[in-house]
Amino acid sequence: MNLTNIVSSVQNIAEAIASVIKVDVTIVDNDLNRIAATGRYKNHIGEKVNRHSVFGFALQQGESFIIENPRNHEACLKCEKIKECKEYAEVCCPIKVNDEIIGVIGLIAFEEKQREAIIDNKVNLMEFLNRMADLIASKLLEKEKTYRMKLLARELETVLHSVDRGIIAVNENGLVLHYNKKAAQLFKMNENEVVHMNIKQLLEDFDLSSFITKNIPIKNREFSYKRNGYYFRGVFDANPILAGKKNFGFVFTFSKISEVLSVVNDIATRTMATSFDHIIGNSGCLKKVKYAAKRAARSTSTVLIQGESGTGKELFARAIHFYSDRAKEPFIPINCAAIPEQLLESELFGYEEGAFTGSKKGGKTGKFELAHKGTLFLDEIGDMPIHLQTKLLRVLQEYVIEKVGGKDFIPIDVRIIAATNKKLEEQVLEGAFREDLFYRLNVIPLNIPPLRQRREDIEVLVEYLLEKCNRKLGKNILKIDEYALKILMNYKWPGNVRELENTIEYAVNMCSGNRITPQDLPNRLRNKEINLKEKDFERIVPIKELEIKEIKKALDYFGNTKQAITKAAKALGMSRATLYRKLKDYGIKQS
Ligand SMILES: Nc1ncnc2c1ncn2[C@@H]1O[C@H](COP(=O)(O)OP(=O)(O)OP(=O)(O)O)[C@@H](O)[C@H]1O
Repeated sequence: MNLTNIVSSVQNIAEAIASVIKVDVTIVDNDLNRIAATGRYKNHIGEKVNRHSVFGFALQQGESFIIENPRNHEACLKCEKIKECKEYAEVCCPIKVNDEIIGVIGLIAFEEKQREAIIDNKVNLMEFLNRMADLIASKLLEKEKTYRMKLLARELETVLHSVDRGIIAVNENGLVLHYNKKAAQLFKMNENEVVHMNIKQLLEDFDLSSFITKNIPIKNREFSYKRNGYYFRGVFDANPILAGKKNFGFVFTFSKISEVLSVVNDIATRTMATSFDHIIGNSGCLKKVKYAAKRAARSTSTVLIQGESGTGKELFARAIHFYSDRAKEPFIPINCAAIPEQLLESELFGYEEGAFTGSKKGGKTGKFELAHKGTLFLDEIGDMPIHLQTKLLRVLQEYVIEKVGGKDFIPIDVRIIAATNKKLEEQVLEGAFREDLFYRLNVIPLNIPPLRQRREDIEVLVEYLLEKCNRKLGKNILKIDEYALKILMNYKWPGNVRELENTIEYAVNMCSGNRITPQDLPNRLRNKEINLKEKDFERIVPIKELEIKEIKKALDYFGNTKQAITKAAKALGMSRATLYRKLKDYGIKQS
């Protein structure tokens, strides 16, 4: 606290005192600078008073006192100017703010008459001076308070403008009180326009009056904004400005949906990014699909991934997205089979506020819009109802979407990857899937082979999944023993890699040592092996039965293509013609 901040007020007070008491007045600050003075010392304003003067003494004492006998009073004894001193009397009164001494008021008598006046009115004079000291202190406090208020306002203004969301505060009638630069940018307005606005002009569908009485905050409400050909979709929060129980308005914070999504996507991309290196397997057939998928990633054409459940269709879709130019944009998956038919349409296309009873206030953004500039993964496309297939076909042809209950077409730039574990061609023949849509989706077809047709991948997958499970469960299982691996190699894996993944997780949980043994595997796998062994040792098996078993095993292993028949025949040690004959004789059907 510094008296120099209120110099002119202090000088006014000094002159007022001098005119009432008729003696000279000097006021010093706590650094002994003469801040104000009247009479003989007026020309010395701004100079320093000596440290051992009565002012220095008063600053140390912190109490008021009167010197009736200058030069003999203890306050004068150390004064450097004691010899030149012409004073008849002196009164000192410290100025205090919250117990801190910030200066001293001094009255100086240069004549006997003035001295007598001081001594005669001692008590009243001290009272008067103390009040003057309080007056100076309160002036200083007031000045400090105003300064702090200004600083606070500047700080809040800086905070307001530094926030990366649009902020608008309105009164209880919706009139704009404050706003930040981001808000003006967001709504493409200049400052004059914003200050004269009512929130209704920005949020047409929002009824402020119904919220004013409720005093509850509003969270993540969607809205759309249109003005002079400028359009965006956004979300806002609104918090009531409460003083006691009364609501004086709301503070709105706005963001564009695209900005919110890009933040979410940034985080998701960092944690969920999938590369082709995450697709494990060295079999020729898997390598082939990986190669085709990498090429597909370089294009924006629609991809249709077919394969049994758990073969890694979604993994492939993610790898394609993150290998493409769209890697930094969102990857939005939606499972068409998991969402009830009535909801699927609004999940995909979104809806406008009031589109149907029970619809969310502010409407809803659909997956197509969320995936803008990125990739939309339509899983289980075979389960999409026919009327939505028609709508999807229109999107793929025109690249615009229409929200449920909406009036406008919203342009979208989305790459579609669809997947199914159903035989889509058969569905087309049965009339359950639109032929034209099938061809639109099937621009780049990818077929992921089931695990039983690429058993050579099992060993590397087990190693990879073991490591993954160790990390997940905080374990340190080093490997799988030879016999347990044999059991895994012989199993049919109807659930493909997902089933293998679950099996390894089960085994890691069961394993008490540092290697997985057959005992750690689920019963369904072990029983098969035991049954097999028992059968092998308990009875003599007819050659025909053995032949049928081995032929079926070979077909399962190599698949049912022409090449596979050649490979199976070679593995069985017979010609292709013999194999075909045996298939016919034993009535074995290729799957
Ligand atoms: N080649 C692979 N390498 C590593 N992990 C794989 C591989 N294939 C599949 N997985 C894993 O198996 C699990 C199932 O894969 P994903 O969900 O991609 O299969 P899907 O074919 O889409 O299944 P569904 O048809 O049931 O949706 C996932 O955890 C995935 O990471």
